[in-house]
Amino acid sequence: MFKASLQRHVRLGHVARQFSTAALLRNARTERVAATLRQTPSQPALRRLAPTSALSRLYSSESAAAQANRQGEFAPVSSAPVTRFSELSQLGVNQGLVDALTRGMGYDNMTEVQSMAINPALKGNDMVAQAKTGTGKTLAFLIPVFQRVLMDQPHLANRNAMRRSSSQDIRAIILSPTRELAEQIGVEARKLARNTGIIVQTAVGGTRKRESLFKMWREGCDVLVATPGRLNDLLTDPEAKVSAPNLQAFVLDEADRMLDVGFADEIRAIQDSLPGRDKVERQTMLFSATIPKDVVGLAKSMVRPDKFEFVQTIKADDVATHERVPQHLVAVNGYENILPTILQIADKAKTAQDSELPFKAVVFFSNTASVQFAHEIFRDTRAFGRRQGTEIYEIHSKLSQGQRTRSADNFRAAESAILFSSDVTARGMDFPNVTDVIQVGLPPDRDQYIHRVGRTGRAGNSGKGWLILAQEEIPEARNRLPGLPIKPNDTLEAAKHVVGDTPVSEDVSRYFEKISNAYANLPKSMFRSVYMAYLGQKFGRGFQTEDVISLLNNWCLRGMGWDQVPAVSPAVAQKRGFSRVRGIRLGHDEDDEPDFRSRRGDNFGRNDNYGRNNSFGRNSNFGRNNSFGRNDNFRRNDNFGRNDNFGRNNSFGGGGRFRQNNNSRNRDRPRQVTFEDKFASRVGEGQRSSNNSRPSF
Ligand SMILES: Nc1ncnc2c1ncn2[C@@H]1O[C@H](COP(=O)(O)OP(=O)(O)OP(=O)(O)O)[C@@H](O)[C@H]1O
Repeated sequence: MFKASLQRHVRLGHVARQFSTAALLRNARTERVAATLRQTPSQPALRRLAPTSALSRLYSSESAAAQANRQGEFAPVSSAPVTRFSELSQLGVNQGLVDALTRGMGYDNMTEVQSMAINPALKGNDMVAQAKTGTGKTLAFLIPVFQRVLMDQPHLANRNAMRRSSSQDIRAIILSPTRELAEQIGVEARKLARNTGIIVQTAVGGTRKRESLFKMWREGCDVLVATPGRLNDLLTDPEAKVSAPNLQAFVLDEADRMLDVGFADEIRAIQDSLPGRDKVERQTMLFSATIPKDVVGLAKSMVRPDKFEFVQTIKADDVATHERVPQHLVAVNGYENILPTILQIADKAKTAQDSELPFKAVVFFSNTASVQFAHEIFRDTRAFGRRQGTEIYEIHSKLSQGQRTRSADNFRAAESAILFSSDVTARGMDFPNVTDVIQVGLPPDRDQYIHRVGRTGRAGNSGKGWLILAQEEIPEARNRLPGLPIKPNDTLEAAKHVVGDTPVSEDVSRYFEKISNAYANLPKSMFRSVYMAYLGQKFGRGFQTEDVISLLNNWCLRGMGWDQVPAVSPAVAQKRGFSRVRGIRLGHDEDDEPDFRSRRGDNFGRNDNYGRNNSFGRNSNFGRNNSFGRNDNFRRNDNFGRNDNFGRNNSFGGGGRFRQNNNSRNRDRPRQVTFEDKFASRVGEGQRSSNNSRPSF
């Protein structure tokens, strides 16, 4: 019934918007706007045609997401109490904050999560909120936090507040898992604070502790945005003079990440340093795009059961990614095809006539060595740079914090660029106008895949997701990534080329040649690190050590032209259980690049500016025997050239029947009943159902 009425309203809306967009459609330059409108009912027209209740549903979740404009996802939800930032004044929100939002930041309509979260959070409720990536969760928690600070300290409403803030009386703490994200939230928070006397500080690892302390002592601190390690350090160091005896608000952004084992000890220690909730009533808010079931217990322990809201904009039958971000699975013949395939994606995007925005991509690898390697290879192709119109950057934990910040800032500011990244930017980072997210290899898990894809298609924009996998990795990907709209894409010839065969086109020949030449300029140790990093990854039922060794060995021998594969030390092999795995070479490699190593330090973990002056150790005689068509005898005469039928949509993985209706009884249940109703039974919707469903690739 509801579905039928929804379809009727969509049809009516379609008629209405045909009128309202007719003029736009005549104008080719406004095609982008028109395309958006074609997808999205015009609001006034729908208001006339649709009853309010239907409208509110129509605009929920992904239909709201489709309301693509630069203002956000921005569809008022009529059943929600506030939908525009200007209306916040009526709820008693400080006018300085409202002005900062509407005039300073230029926002008008709230996103769905903002509309649903801000009002209950203003009432002081604890909150767990889940909404898709890029839908404005940051402001959804910042606004209530700031209002709470102002209620508690009304004099801060005045921009020139006379009372000095103190680092020993912090009123709100916001925690983020990564330094870059903490800095980004800090920037957003300062914009919001601009008409008030609220002082926002950031405290992140990797920066000089003393410097940030001096700043905090000098300027004071009302709201602190921090990473857990640094915050814990500050709170437990008596010399730091940082404390929060009157803490009013505590926020965990990317809450599921913050609550997983990696941060558990630090979060516990931080909580121990904060005033007891029986002494100071503080509001706790947890936000994320993903809330897996296994963190529910922990999240529950952090909120007050009697004063708690669960806000959930991802419905039970929704997928957790945006519909406007098509996700392509590119199956490559072997690992040697990966970098040429990325070159082809970049090349195609740069020459595409119809693209609305210049190519701007984040390329994720699951290990740092691969990020460094790919970045170095791409640099060496000389296909990128200012002159070529597309810059390249790298970001990962082996860079100094200064270098990381520079990469992030440069990429943020760039019109067209590629950022080679480890998972340090997977969550929360809001780089504008990212057109493509390319994931190489098996993502660690489904949630990480979702967060990575979420770097594109933000704030109502469109984007593309790419997942590049070797054939052998696909069965495991199906296990890890159920219920996501990933579709096979076999349009990239570079993915299918078999090294040694005649390339199908000059372009393909060019991609492989560029990469092949670049291999020759890199020290072998860089590839050895990649090799070891791949061996250290998480395997699974569908992808085992033998598979990765075979792929790596082929890359090395066939793709790079090495005489033998990297050696694995017997001790390491034994420790990791590889000693008897076929294809492994036990032993030690000669230290063949003394210059390079001495300059870099032997872990080649370039956490410095290790003299990338092109002169390091490039012993040009390895690998580069000019053409990629070498070593015919390594041509895979085995069973893994099967690149033609990977697109067997829907017919595999038959185990899981689509059980998405498991939660349907929860969908229309009135909220605010018991703790369990509000939280445990709802959390994970939009994931739980689809977790059980078949993958689409
Ligand atoms: N109401 C709004 N109207 C227009 N743009 C908005 C609105 N709210 C937020 N934005 C913008 O949308 C972008 C995404 O916001 P934000 O980074 O808060 O998303 P998020 O939901 O926290 O994403 P993630 O899950 O990746 O952390 C930002 O550029 C932000 O400035």
